[in-house]
Amino acid sequence: MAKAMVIINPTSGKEQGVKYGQMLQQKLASTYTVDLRETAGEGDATRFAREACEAHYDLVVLVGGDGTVHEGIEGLAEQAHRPKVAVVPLGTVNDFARALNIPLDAEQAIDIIGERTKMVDVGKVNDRYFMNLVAVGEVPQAIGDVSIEQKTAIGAFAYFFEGVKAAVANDTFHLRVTYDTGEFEGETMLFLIALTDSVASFRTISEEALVNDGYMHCYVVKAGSLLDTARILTTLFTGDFQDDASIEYFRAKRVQIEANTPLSLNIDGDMLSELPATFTVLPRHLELFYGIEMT
Ligand SMILES: Nc1ncnc2c1ncn2[C@@H]1O[C@H](COP(=O)(O)OP(=O)(O)OP(=O)(O)O)[C@@H](O)[C@H]1O
Repeated sequence: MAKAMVIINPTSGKEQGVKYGQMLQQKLASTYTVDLRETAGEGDATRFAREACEAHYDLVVLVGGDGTVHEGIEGLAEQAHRPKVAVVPLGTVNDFARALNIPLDAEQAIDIIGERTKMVDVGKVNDRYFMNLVAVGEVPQAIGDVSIEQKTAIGAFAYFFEGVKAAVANDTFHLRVTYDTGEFEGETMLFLIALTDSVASFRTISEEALVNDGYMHCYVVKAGSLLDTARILTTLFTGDFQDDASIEYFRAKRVQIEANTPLSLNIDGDMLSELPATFTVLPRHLELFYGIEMT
């Protein structure tokens, strides 16, 4: 019989993880031998997920908030055997589930396990993995201020707008970006790397290539930009970067950044300050159960 490991953070989601663990056990019992694991603190989800790879499990279900999901991904990425992955979001933010179109309702997220999967890209920055977005600059601190409603409405762009607003008040930095097909060097207010092509996701919402196109989608907001938020909004929605001198857009498989000052990196919501940083993509790296296509 196939083997599933259910990794639960019992403290997330108003401590309902254990209840969902029981639901999962019932649902999966006909197909899998289910191994329920509860985390007791930081690092446990990584360790359990790693163990699932080494013991050739067929499925890992991550039950918890973004922190738990992120720890789980750390354990799975770049292992020789990688089980399929399902996420049952129990956090307050659940960026991961939003970015990958996993139902935000825990019961619905459980329902879809066993249905469709898709291969998703995983990003890597130095020794760490990301699934969604990296923001570089003074701005990342401001990102915590983005409301959940904003995130639901406009996804990754919520970060961008908050970032742009915050950038107005902050110093710029000299950034040097080298990528596979070019380079950028100059005074910058904000640099964003998105694994998902948010622009395309507005234009061709059901296209599956969005999360597994093998590229990072990069946006440099240059210093001295006329920070007309409405204009930048329009630009981003239409994807017309070519016509906007204040935003440089490129896509790349490998990106390296350096700066002349210490900078913060916000990686999927966690802060890190480690430069130079090298970003790569692990294309179609994890097989994920996901929700209905948005149409
Ligand atoms: N039993 C535990 N008690 C306390 N902390 C734990 C326990 N198990 C895991 N953790 C830690 O809690 C961190 C945050 O958990 P997680 O993101 O799942 O939930 P959350 O804080 O409710 O989510 P969100 O931030 O989206 O609201 C994890 O990164 C993990 O290190």
